[in-house]
Amino acid sequence: MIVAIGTKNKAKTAAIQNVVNRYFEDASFEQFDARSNVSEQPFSHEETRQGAINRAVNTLQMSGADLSFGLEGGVQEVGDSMYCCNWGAIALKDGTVLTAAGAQFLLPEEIAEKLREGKELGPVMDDYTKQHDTRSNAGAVGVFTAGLIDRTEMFEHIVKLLIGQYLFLTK
Ligand SMILES: O=P(O)(O)OP(=O)(O)OP(=O)(O)OC[C@H]1O[C@@H](n2cnc3c(O)ncnc32)[C@H](O)[C@@H]1O
Repeated sequence: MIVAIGTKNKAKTAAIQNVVNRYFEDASFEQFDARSNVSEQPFSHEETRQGAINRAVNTLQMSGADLSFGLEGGVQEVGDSMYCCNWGAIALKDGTVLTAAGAQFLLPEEIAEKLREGKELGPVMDDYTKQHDTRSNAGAVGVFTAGLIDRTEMFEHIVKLLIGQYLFLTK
């Protein structure tokens, strides 16, 4: 089975490959820098979900794959707090799109304020941690959970939900 990955992000790629390899012995991968066609910093569940769908669909169109994955990170205001939210999608050749959401975790107010000013979480996290490319490594989730859950593990849960839905649909 050929699986297309709609990102070059290391943390997302590892999540897809780890989980796909667990459930499909014959998987081979193609990778594309797919467009999400939403804001650089999605600001709601709806926009984040749409970004994941667009990435999956755009990736399938660029590839010769049987199915493709799109994963997207965003933020959502709930009450007086901002949460990082995460969505994923699988696109299939027959036009079917499956979606799933994953972890949501609280962003500290000083981070939330910067996002409300229009900044993107990626560079804000690099400033905060004084590190480079947080989004491809532990991610905001790794930083704000004291390393208990990193971005790969967080996306693995979404990929597992998506593959589970795919197996249910095709059984
Ligand atoms: O290469 P792609 O697949 O685009 O991966 P990305 O991390 O840049 O892009 P996302 O669309 O998933 O995330 C949207 C924005 O939020 C940032 N972001 C999301 N989750 C993050 C996290 O856990 N840690 C750091 N930045 C994050 C990310 O860097 C972007 O600026």
